[in-house]
Amino acid sequence: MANKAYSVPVEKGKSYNIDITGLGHSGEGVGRYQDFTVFVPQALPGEKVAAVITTVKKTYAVGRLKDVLMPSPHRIIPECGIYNECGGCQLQHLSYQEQLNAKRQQVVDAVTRIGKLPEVKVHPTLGADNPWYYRNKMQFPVGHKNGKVVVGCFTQGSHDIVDTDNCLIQHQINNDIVREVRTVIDELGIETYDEHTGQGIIRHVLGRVGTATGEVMVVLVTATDRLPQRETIIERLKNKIPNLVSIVQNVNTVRTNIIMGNKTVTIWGRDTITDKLGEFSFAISARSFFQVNTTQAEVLYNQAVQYAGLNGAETVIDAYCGTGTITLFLARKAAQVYGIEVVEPAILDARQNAINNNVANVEFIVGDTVDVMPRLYKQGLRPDVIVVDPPRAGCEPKVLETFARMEPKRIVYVSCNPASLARDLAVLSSLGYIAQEIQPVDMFPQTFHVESVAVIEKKPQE
Ligand SMILES: C[S@@+](CC[C@H](N)C(=O)[O-])C[C@H]1O[C@@H](n2cnc3c(N)ncnc32)[C@H](O)[C@@H]1O
Repeated sequence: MANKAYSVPVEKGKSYNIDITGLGHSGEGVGRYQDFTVFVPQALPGEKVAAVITTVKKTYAVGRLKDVLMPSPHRIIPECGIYNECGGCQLQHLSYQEQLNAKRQQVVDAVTRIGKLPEVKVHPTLGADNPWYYRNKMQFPVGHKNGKVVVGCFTQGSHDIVDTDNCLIQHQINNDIVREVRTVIDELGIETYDEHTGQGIIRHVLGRVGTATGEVMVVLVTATDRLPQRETIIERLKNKIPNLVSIVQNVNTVRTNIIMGNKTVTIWGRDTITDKLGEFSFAISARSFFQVNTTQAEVLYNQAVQYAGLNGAETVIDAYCGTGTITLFLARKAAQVYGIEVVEPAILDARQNAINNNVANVEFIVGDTVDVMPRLYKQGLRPDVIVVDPPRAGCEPKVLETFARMEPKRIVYVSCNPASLARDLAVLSSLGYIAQEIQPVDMFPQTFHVESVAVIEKKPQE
């Protein structure tokens, strides 16, 4: 029987016909059944679908797609053979052009509903020329299933590993790494980690590829300091992975979903690989943030620099700078750029990157932006432009307040989360900084992730 207490019109286990009206922020179809919201993964706007209810909450339900009764004209057959099991991609069943339209719409919805800023212009999403095999970084869990070693993505919303041989959004070298690591672990009989018991050794395998240089790094994340048959593993990987320049062991002893632990040891070769973005080359270590889609990162950074509107005389802050990628792009057009980043190894990479690229007008500061910004303010730093590229959670209010107190003429906000971007644009608006326009850039084809860059100007004094 339907749940009367909350007037929920659907019941777990039963099938309902639902009209899908939009896409949710995880790429799932959003529809209504008798005015009650039902989320149906893999359903598309404009479709009528039959869905079996799997979860019922007070204000919404989730359904499993059983049948598409009236398909969208934009529905296509997914390329990947394990698409229905794997949780890595969410939009392969939608044509690429419509993925781009949907991502723009997500930004529009966020700035309108969350930011209450409907007047901000959102441009069409800049799509990728090749929306496949783009990921320069792979990080897959390792486990055992039915007596076999498995390496691959988790299924959507679970910790069940789908054994993956040829991920269509990974660089092919990363697929080679997966196959080789799986074979080596299997043949040498090395224990894989079991997150239920906390026992075992190999937790994750990571691959990083310099898409312009071809250089490759393999990282084995282990639950113990000990890596059995270490030398044999090294020999096997060296012989099988072309252009391998670095093998790293990262030790994560904590029972957590966070992939990397605090101890990182290079067990063969170099500590970093090199990749190129535009005219710059970047050293990337195992734990440093580096955009996973190199080609589209260049599009994003060029857009950020264009929005910064520099003429060569400005002082700029690049907050949340990672390995200093945007910082170097900005330095070409500014007098002085300060990069702020909390991960120390990333800052060490950033300093080296500046030296390697002969860029002298940059300074990198290690620390939490929430502490560093007020300190720079007290020291009298008044940048002309602030560029900010925070993690998914966005910026703390104190950070935004300090931006406003510094009175830059412009703020450029790079964001991987339209919801936190919209919230922060609203805060900035209350501080006298008005968002002018937003350019979404598709960094993550086939997935629901949306990246965008916004330009925000100081309101003229009345
Ligand atoms: C989205 S990444 C951007 C990195 C860089 N702009 C790029 O494009 O390569 C966000 C960065 O912020 C850093 N970060 C996270 N929280 C931080 C904080 N509270 N203060 C400073 N940096 C932080 C992360 O380590 C990461 O390098």
